[in-house]
Amino acid sequence: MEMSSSELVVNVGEYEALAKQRLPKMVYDFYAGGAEDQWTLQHNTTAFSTIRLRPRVLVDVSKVDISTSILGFKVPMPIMVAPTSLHRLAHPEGELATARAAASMGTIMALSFSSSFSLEEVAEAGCGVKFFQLYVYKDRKIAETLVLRAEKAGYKAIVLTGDTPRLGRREADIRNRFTLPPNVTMKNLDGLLSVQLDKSKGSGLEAYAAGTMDKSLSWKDIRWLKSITNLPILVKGILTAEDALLAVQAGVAGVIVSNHGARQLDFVLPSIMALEEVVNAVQGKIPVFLDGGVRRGTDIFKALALGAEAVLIGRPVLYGLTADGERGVKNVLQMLSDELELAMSLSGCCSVKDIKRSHVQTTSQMFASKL
Ligand SMILES: Cc1cc2nc3c(=O)[nH]c(=O)nc-3n(C[C@H](O)[C@H](O)[C@H](O)COP(=O)(O)O)c2cc1C
Ligand SMILES: CCCCCCC(=O)C(=O)O
Repeated sequence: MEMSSSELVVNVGEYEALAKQRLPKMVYDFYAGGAEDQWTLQHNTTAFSTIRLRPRVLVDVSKVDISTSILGFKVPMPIMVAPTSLHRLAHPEGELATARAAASMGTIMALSFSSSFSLEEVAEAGCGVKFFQLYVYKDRKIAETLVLRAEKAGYKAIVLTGDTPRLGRREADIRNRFTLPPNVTMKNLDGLLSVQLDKSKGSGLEAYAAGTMDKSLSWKDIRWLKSITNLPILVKGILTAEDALLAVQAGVAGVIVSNHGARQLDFVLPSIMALEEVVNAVQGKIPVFLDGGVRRGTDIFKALALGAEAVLIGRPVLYGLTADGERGVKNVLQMLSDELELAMSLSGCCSVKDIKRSHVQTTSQMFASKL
């Protein structure tokens, strides 16, 4: 009997190599790439390795529970699926397979505005809790329509992406003249807006975003968003204490510390390096989540120790989906949760609440201790 690729991988990083072999170059580069010199892309992952663990020993860890609660929803792991566009580029079942995998693992999927199946199709695909990620286009009616549709289809929160008035300069997409194959589109926009990507001058997606996105979107528009929905709002793309405080003032339900997988502004802080500043600023008034570069259970442990309530996973989900469809995504979530459970056991933590700031040492602490 032939083995599935999920039986061959032992960590989530290994799915990337499989995905690279399988995907057309244009798609792999779109998924993997970051902005400009990709400094932040490189450091999003390596920054985790500058943080050291401070385990406690001789703690009874015969029962370790990694479950938690996200916006009041009980989930078996502090791990969610990040919103990423166009899953059909990875696999014919696209977001339907991702939704089924997240639901079967009992966790939350944030569906991208730019999904390749409609939000209603994805809602029906898996019974798990789902959030809807929102981009705001110049034509505000599009956002209003999609938010109402998301509410009706049972989505439980709106994730407003705040870091994308335009797309970052992703040089691989410019070189490859990124465009969509004929069988893939941004399905939510059917009947609302035509999605024609003009690749004549570089990345078709960048040109399309430049023509459609509302660059005037600002903090005052949280009031507008609240006027059209009662769903909790998470603001995604926070990297500073200043913006974290504005989010608290705007009355949102939480923030996601994120640099959009290093695809927007290069040379911003790796997400994990921005986390503590944001956590300290919000002073527990709203939950703080994190995405960017999370590839190991120990990365999740470090994020929780620095104050995140949960993390979101972007590219590894796309690579698992490419390699093995629903099973691949499920395996990504399974491996990360198994690794987290092991990291907790070996650090003397029986529940996510037991993970404390004192379980990690950052580079600034290392330098301070040498003064
Ligand atoms: C291919 C791709 C597409 C993405 N599409 C979206 C999107 O539609 N909306 C959004 O808010 N973020 C989007 N993101 C950013 C992710 O939500 C997330 O911030 C990032 O992938 C986390 O970093 P990681 O890939 O290192 O886990 C995308 C990221 C990638 C890699
Ligand atoms: C106007 C649609 C833009 C989709 C961009 C998807 C995305 O966020 C990404 O990082 O890529």
